[in-house]
Amino acid sequence: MTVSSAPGKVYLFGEHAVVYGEPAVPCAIERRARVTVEARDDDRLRVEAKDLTLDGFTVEYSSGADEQPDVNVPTPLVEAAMGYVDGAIEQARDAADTPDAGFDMTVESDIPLGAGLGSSAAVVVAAIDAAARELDCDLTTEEVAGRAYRVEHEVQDGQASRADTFCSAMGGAVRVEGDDCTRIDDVPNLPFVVGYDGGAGDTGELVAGVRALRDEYDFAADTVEAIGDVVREGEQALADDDVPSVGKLMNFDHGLLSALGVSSRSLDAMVWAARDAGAMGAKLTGAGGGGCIVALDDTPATETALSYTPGCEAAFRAELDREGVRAE
Ligand SMILES: Nc1ncnc2c1ncn2[C@@H]1O[C@H](COP(=O)(O)OP(=O)(O)O)[C@@H](O)[C@H]1O
Ligand SMILES: C[C@@](O)(CCOP(=O)(O)O)CC(=O)O
Ligand SMILES: [Mg+2]
Repeated sequence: MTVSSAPGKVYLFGEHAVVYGEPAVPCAIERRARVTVEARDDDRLRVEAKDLTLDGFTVEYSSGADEQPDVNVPTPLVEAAMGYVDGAIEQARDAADTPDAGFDMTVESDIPLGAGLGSSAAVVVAAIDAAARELDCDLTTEEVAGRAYRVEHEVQDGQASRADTFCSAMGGAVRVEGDDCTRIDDVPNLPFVVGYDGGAGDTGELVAGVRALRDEYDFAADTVEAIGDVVREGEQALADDDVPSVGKLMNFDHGLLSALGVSSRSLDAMVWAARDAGAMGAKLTGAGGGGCIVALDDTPATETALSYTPGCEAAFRAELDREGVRAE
């Protein structure tokens, strides 16, 4: 039996624009997905995803060549989950050169699904690491990140950046621009507060929506480039330990993401509640459409204000997690 875990993340800035080659800075947070795998004697795959509940039922499925999941209600949620898990297993089989390896796998996660905290990347990264190690194949962290990116790229219909998967694999704050992925050392203390509306957005759909706007309007393409400018300015603020300026740039980034149509009423309500409470900055994180915002505040005011904000289901502090994927 082999167990690996990998962290979720918040975007300090740069989501969406990173898909088109602009830089982004995601930061791993201390919330993890844990994947347990055990090799089987046959080539079957049995997955228990403890957090994937549909109408109160836990989804449990086996996946083989032509097999559908063992649930009587096929849903896009189950199909997407199969895409991530099957993709991760495929990568581990390929890495270990054992195309017929079968597994029993259990997924447990503290990261809300589809909420912009990178649950998909954390699950894929942890699953590849655990399954490869179960097959006695030791991959470097960079190899795990690269293989996880291929899985996200496929599930998101060919539109994904390396940001989520690299951040989850490496941990800490990272910088991603196209294929160029690096860790940022010496980041100042970033007092993250997360607000969660209990909802989710469909990453593939939201990315496709931004692409369509960008293709239709030059000013939407300019907006994507402007996000890149905000990120470059933000990197300078980070290097200068100027956290108030980081906050101001997060606010600007949220406005640009909102112009691209990926915010929502509840995300905006949480962003304004955080700003009114005195947060240095607040923005949606990840694909948007619903899910989470991230704010910067070293006082308890933002967390308290969010907990009283209609539409905010949970508010919590998130610490930067300097550790990426790890064996448990
Ligand atoms: N605990 C889990 N078990 C199984 N699949 C999961 C789990 N967490 C996330 N996933 C997969 O990741 C998808 C969410 O990914 P995505 O839409 O990219 O949002 P995010 O990465 O922001 O959470 C889920 O719909 C599911 O397919
Ligand atoms: C919108 C995007 O930039 C980030 C998506 O993050 P998440 O899956 O919502 O956590 C897409 C990507 O980078 O692949
Ligand atoms: Mg994701």
